[in-house]
Amino acid sequence: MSDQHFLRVDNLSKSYGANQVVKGVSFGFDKGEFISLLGPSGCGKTTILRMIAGFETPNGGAIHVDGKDITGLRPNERKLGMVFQAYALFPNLTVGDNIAFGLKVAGVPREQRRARVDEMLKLIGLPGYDKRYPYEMSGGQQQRVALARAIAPRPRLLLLDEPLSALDAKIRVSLREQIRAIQRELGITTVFVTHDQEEALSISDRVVVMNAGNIEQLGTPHDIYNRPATRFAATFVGHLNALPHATFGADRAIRPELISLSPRPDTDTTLVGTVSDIGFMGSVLRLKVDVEGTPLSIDTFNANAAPPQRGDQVTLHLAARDVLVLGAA
Ligand SMILES: Nc1ncnc2c1ncn2[C@@H]1O[C@H](COP(=O)(O)OP(=O)(O)OP(=O)(O)O)[C@@H](O)[C@H]1O
Repeated sequence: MSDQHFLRVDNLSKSYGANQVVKGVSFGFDKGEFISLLGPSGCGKTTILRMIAGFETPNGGAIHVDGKDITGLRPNERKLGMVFQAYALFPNLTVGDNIAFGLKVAGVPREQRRARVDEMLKLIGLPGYDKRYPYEMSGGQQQRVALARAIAPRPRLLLLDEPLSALDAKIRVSLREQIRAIQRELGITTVFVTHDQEEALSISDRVVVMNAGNIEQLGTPHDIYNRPATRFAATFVGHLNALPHATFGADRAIRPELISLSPRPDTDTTLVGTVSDIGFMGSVLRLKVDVEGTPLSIDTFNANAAPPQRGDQVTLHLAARDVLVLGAA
């Protein structure tokens, strides 16, 4: 793997007793990238993040940041910032003192600390909140303070462990956009752990899809969604329809938005089916269509026209280039 990478993980592994939870994982990322580790519960993503942070010791492999091997360093020697899932602010300290905490430990003088706290509060959109206590703030505000506390000492790397999962849906979306905007502004290399594929795809430069301690695919969100490398990546990320064997052969699949209810210039195949259900998702309608015993989901924009009804017969239009071939991998 190239020495140029800012964050490099080589053949990293971790076992708890006989249970190997990270199985020789390698990846490299450039400075300033926003990376997500995405996978189901228990796949090892948090363990990888904790090894990068220095809270867990690998059984094998190495971690390099900015060309230096940090594998043996203690957490406080790694110059990393971390935000956790649960609000980990110190409840007895004001917001200002929380944000200043790492600076104080590093021996930054009081005046500089104060200036940096003000700068951080502006950055997270909470100017003037320094005298508040965590319990006086919403969950989303507390996570912004946790982010400010992590980045105040200017870490080389920002590690985010499911920082949005305790928040409700609307705040979660707004906060992830704010995190991304702040990360871009600072240009700080960031590793974000999530089991939420939409979250990972929407904010990352690149995503590492993990399963059972291995990397299934590493790529841009666009690549992972449109060109899944493995069966697991294809089915874990987004919805996928298995196509009828008789017409398409074995292991052929297609995304719901790539099946059209009207003819397309590139239509190669048409299928006839019966609408069995209609899911209203606001901007999108998800139709369930039964094609000779194979259920297919079809997403179509809610264009305010009369939508198909249950029991309607519909013709589906597919283009061969949109059909995914799922390998054995
Ligand atoms: N300290 C530990 N002792 C024993 N087993 C552990 C320990 N920490 C994690 N594990 C196990 O390692 C596996 C991977 O855990 P990890 O937390 O990395 O998964 P994850 O992908 O982050 O999942 P989640 O989203 O649920 O946190 C799990 O099976 C977990 O039970």
